[in-house]
Amino acid sequence: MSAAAGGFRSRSRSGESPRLADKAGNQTGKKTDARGAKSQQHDKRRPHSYKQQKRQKRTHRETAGVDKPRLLAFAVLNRVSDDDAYANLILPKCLREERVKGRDAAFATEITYGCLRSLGVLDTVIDACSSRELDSLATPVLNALRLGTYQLLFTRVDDHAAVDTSVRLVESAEHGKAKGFVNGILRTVGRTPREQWIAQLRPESELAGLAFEHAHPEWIAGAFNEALLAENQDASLDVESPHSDGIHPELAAALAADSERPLVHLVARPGEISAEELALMIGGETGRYSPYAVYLESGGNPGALEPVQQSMAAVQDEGSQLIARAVVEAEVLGEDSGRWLDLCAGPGGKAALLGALAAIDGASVDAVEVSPHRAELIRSTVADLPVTVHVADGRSPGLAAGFDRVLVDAPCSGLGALRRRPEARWKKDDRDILDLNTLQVELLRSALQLVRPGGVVVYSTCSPDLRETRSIVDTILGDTDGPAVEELSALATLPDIPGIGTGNFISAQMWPHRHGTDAMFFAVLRRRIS
Ligand SMILES: C[S@@+](CC[C@H](N)C(=O)[O-])C[C@H]1O[C@@H](n2cnc3c(N)ncnc32)[C@H](O)[C@@H]1O
Repeated sequence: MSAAAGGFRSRSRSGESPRLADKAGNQTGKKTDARGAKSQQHDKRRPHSYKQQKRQKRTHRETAGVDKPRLLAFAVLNRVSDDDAYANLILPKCLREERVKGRDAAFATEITYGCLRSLGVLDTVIDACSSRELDSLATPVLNALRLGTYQLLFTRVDDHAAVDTSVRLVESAEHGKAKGFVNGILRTVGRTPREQWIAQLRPESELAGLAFEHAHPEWIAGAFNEALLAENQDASLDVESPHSDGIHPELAAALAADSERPLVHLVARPGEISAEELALMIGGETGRYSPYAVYLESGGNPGALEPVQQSMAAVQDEGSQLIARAVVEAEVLGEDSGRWLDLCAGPGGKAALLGALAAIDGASVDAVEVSPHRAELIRSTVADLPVTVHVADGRSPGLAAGFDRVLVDAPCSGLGALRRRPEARWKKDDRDILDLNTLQVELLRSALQLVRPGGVVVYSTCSPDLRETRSIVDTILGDTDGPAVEELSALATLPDIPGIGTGNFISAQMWPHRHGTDAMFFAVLRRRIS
């Protein structure tokens, strides 16, 4: 995938369209020749720190003739490429600092996030029009091309404005020599409508085609597909059918959901305020599944809401709320003595909800977090709640065993929350999942040592990838030398929620396209009383 250029690592197992590969192959000589000289020249000019860019842009603003929204979008794209910055953190900050509001802020957000989400498509189109390998282009040149291509193919911006401002952006970044190159490519891009580009460049295999169309690396589309197929929620679905092409009918919807802006979910902290009261106070709607959830349209700053300022509510995905609640709802054998544990607690969202529920039940929570910084975040979230924070490795936290309830919200790939960070899908690598698997198994084994016989352990991830969901649970269920464990139905811990736990598994997999939550997974295990 050409999104490898401009600071984005290549993540896709294959990713590239066969037709494109042919084209690239045919032109290899030309592209490779251009790369050597050109990339050296561009490398001297990078990287641009944001401050440098900002200063530079201020200097060039009058002559560059580019509006603030595009300048900000360009600066953010360059920082995401060069510094691995998170667009959803830096863009709002830039908008505030530059006092960009209203329609301008909305436009800057649309082109920045849209561009980052669609990177695979944009780069493939640019690559199809370019005589040079994208890897050989300086970051600002490539990002100006991406911004221009996004505007031409995905927005109603006038073609001339899209091309002209992109050329000026390149100039403002002191890459004036690339003006003609950028102008030429964007003119070529603009001559063909988006649907035609997609049809022309779509890889032939159904999976790669859907991945391309919905702007995901193919390996992520494959992971979603496998998770959907493995659930087999729909008994009428014949996934073995030769017509199914091995693709789950919901895959397109699952991928599309990653590019939709999620509603803000708030949790009304139990014991402080009800969801109904919170909804009335902030003009939101009570959630569909979690009894603590309130939905708010995106936009604005939920952190500034009075109930949030007063710690009566917090921003928390409804799926996360259901998982914290499941820890308390799962059936323990024998009396619950009120010793609860959150083994991977930072930054503390679930620990705070567990703490609020513990306060009602007269229980207490030990919250373990390996990172001191994240442990501090938990402390600030759980003030006034019966939660004790420990900076320790969950694999050997030094706590006395005998907990009634344990949550292992394991470090994971985060593939279930791609909609929250526009660039995230292009920055992940499926090899990272294999590295995490060992840690996930070790943390779950540790939890089973710490829970008392008859106590429950909830294992959760913000990912639907089977390697970090069912595979981990199945590994533990197959352990012969650890404590004996049984899996309980996750459905029993949930309110009425469709599309969960009626297929092959008794664990729960939530999906943005089905439930409006992040793609959170959880399984409930209970230590047997031998
Ligand atoms: C998915 S996050 C947990 C999110 C948290 N439950 C919440 O709702 O806010 C996983 C956390 O585990 C922490 N972690 C990673 N390795 C760990 C270990 N060996 N022991 C304890 N915590 C660990 C990470 O620093 C991260 O904060």
